[in-house]
Amino acid sequence: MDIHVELWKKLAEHPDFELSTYLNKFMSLSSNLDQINFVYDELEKHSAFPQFHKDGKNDITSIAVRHEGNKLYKKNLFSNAFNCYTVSILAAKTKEVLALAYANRSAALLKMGLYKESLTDIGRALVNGYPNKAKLTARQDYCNMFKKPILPAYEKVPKIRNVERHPFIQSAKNCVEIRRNERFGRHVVATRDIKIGEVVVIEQPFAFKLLDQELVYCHECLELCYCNIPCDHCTRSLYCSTTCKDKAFSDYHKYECPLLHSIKGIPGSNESVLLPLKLIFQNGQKFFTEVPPSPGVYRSDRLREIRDLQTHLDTTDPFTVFEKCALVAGIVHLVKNHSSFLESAFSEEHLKENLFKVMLICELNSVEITEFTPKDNTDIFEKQQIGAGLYSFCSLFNHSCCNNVAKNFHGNTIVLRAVNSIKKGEQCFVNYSSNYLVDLKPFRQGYLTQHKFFTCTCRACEEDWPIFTPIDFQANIALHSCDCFNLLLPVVVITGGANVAYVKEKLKLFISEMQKKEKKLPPSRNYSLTKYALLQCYNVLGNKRRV
Ligand SMILES: C[S@@+](CC[C@H](N)C(=O)[O-])C[C@H]1O[C@@H](n2cnc3c(N)ncnc32)[C@H](O)[C@@H]1O
Repeated sequence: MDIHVELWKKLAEHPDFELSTYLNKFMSLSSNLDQINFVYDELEKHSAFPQFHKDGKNDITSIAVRHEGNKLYKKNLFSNAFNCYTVSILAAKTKEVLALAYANRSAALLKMGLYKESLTDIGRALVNGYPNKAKLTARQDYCNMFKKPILPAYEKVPKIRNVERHPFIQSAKNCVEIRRNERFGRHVVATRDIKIGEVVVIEQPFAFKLLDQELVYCHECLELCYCNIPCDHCTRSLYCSTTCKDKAFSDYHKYECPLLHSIKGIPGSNESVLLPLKLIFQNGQKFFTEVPPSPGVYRSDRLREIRDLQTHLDTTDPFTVFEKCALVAGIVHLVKNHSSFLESAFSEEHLKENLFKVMLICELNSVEITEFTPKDNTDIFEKQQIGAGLYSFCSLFNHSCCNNVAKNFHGNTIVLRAVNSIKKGEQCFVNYSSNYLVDLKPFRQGYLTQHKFFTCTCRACEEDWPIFTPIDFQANIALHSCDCFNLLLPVVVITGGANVAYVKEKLKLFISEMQKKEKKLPPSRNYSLTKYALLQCYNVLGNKRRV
């Protein structure tokens, strides 16, 4: 249950309790720190702090989950079995049980056609003393027969050539600039005409966090990896190598490791808590000291830009401020009592103030890191969130439901490309949540008002452009009724296999078709169809599961 709700429940047991009077008293406090301290004291007085749940390796859990995996394996559900075996690896306490979990995962990997990964796990099972060596040697021989070079799961990250680099904006091409006005705040504007398909930004995250339950990406470098190794202490973090595991531990994981198990029970904690906390743990003392004035350059690898990102604290309602303060107080209580972070030079007050600010920054600016993934074991692919990141320059792009720039991820690198022609002087817009092609206006507007605190006035909203669903799109293909049927054939391939080579070959054709169709706005059915297909193409080139 939410921390503030737990507290209100306890307060409401008193017959004289009146929520509005209580909130007025809370809002009359002069600073956010005073407000957090007030809620902290209240949580203490009413024993409403979130519970601490000790995490730890446990062989019984590991064995039970492995058995679950075995049942799925027998039903030929190999990727589901793979998930269970990975959880079993995370939970194993002794070498013997770990060896069994690795051995079983190697069998699932073999069935999934991931022979190289299977060999890696076989090696680990043997090193940890797997009893039936002959069985694993036979599996090894089989894998060696099929082993082939691993194809990357996504297209290489494109590059911005040095001559095209922006002189002042670290991650941008020299075709945009940052402007500011009353209506849009800071925003990004084209300084020359930009063509469809042109890369505008390539940016590394200042910080990112994978979703807690993510099993096939490295939690440190976000590379796709089907033979991850577990953290030595907790049951939540996986790494592609010991190098990544050790780096994560020394940089920040040593502080978050004992807390992850307890924090996962707090609603919405993945982005609202884990990303801000990692940002603070990772930057340590730097976070609490003042930064020198900017030398006029907009950097992606500097804390200053992150600290200057927008928040909407001034327009946030008292309920939400109280909710955030309760969350901060609850998390600080866990950090204080169960992590070594405050044992160094950091004061509790600093942590409270900064966690509050960073939570607000993340809420407004963090970007969902996505991959293109097969839906429910079919070969229809769809975009799915795998984590969240903070990208300081990308955060300056405003939203449109008919965005002219689209984002994609290659590992944790974000790539922004033009998906419409953009004229010199025009604003570049990304899409924060959903676009007019797939979501209805009330849904889009509801999300933006509630979470991003503005009303969208893009053309799609103002002119109420009709929604265009992938189902329509498939029906179109089935009927062979649209004039660009041949052009859309690649999309059949996209939905049935996400073929990188095919998409790359057809991309030019798509772009030229889009150029023709965008001249005829307001959009026709074929315009929407082509734009949808173009967005799907770029999805195919970004993060994608291999199986
Ligand atoms: C991630 S920030 C974008 C950068 C921001 N404009 C700034 O000044 O830092 C998101 C905020 O920008 C503003 N915003 C984004 N898109 C907008 C739009 N289409 N119209 C008006 N305001 C917008 C809203 O205030 C929103 O909460």
